[in-house]
Amino acid sequence: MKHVMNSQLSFLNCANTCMLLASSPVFRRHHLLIRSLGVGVEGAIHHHHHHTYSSTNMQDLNSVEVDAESVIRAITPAFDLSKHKGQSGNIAVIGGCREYTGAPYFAAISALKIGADLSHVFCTKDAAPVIKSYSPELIVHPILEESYSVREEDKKIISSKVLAEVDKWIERFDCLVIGPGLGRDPFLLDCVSEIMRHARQSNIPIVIDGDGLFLVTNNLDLVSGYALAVLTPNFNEYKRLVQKVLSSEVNDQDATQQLLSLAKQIGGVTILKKGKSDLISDGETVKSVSIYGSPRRCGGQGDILSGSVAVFLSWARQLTADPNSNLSSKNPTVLGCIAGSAILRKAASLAFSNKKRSTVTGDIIECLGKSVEDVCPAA
Ligand SMILES: NC(=O)C1=CN([C@@H]2O[C@H](COP(=O)(O)OP(=O)(O)OC[C@H]3O[C@@H](n4cnc5c(N)ncnc54)[C@H](O)[C@@H]3O)[C@@H](O)[C@H]2O)[C@@H](O)CC1
Ligand SMILES: Nc1ncnc2c1ncn2[C@@H]1O[C@H](COP(=O)(O)OP(=O)(O)OP(=O)(O)O)[C@@H](O)[C@H]1O
Ligand SMILES: [Mg+2]
Repeated sequence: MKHVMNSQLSFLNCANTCMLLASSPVFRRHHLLIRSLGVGVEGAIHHHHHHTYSSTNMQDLNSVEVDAESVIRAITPAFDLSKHKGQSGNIAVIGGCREYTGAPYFAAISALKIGADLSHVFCTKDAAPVIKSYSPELIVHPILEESYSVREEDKKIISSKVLAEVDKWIERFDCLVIGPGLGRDPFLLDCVSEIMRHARQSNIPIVIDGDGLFLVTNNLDLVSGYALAVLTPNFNEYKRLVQKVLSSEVNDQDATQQLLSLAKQIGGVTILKKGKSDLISDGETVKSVSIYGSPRRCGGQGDILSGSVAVFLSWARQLTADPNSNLSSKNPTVLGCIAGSAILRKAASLAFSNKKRSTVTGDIIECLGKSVEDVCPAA
């Protein structure tokens, strides 16, 4: 993606642009991309000036509703025949245990349906055949272990084996999603802590969700100071984070300020606080996504979100890593959260209009493609 951007960028700048190409879809898409990069993200961040402080305004004081659709158009890569498999994203979900097998599937399949080329799941031996049975699209590695299947004297050797297995793959991934359906087994979580340390050493972005947040809330050093860590807490998980980090209770009156302090206190991480509006902060600013989603609160929607954020974060990072790009000053983790939140909410809204009260996560996953297409049509 990067080299394509450079060559096309220089091509775009040359005076004698061949008009013949101007009609080509790739060129048109690229022209749109350049325009949206220029105006899109800057212009997309509208600042709300609150003149009257009613209770609701107080709640989102200083939070900035972003034009999420412009962000999506700016970071979604154009189709390009010169790309090979894997270049549009290679994601790995670390989760799935005896108790939960749905969550890792939801996160991993959502990454593919948003547009990643490859999606892996690292789970326990018990969970693997179950997740494999859901879909041949996913590459499922049965390598994690829970305490009940490991003898005390074997724990050391097993955990180093688990780590060696994951290390074989980890460098290939553009982003990890740690936590969907992970469960809370102490031995399993110790192995996952080591995996996180290795990922961090290799500068691989990590989206932490579900029981991954349970782990991180009790071991904040795993993420503090790591700018490529994204936490996606739901109502319960956010409450526990605030209690642990700020030694206080969730304050709805000033949600924006509290989120800013939480992200600052942990240090450098990006937090996506899920709720009626999704609030996003990297400790510098706070953005909000309030696109109407659905009133249905079925389990699994947060798993879709974590997989989607992973893909958009990887795409945004390809752009922000490019000094010529207008996005180089933007935090790719924040852009990824904005895009992931907006697409999930649009898909949930589409699914709810079809299925109403019976809407389940699978219905929302089936709407992901249309949600992306509505915002950013494939060339
Ligand atoms: N179909 C599936 O397989 C699904 C699996 N899921 C997985 O289920 C697991 C739990 O997710 P939930 O959204 O239910 O988790 P929550 O944290 O929302 O709640 C789980 C329950 O455990 C309690 N709890 C959680 N952390 C605690 C702590 N540190 N101390 C005391 N009590 C605590 C909560 O109060 C709640 O009663 C996650 O790994 C998640 O990914 C969910 O994503 C839903 C779908
Ligand atoms: N009260 C709400 N109103 C509108 N949308 C909401 C509301 N709460 C959450 N959402 C949306 O639903 C998405 C999932 O949030 P939720 O709190 O269900 O995550 P979760 O509990 O982690 O889900 P999961 O069951 O997958 O673990 C959020 O990204 C948000 O956009
Ligand atoms: Mg969750």
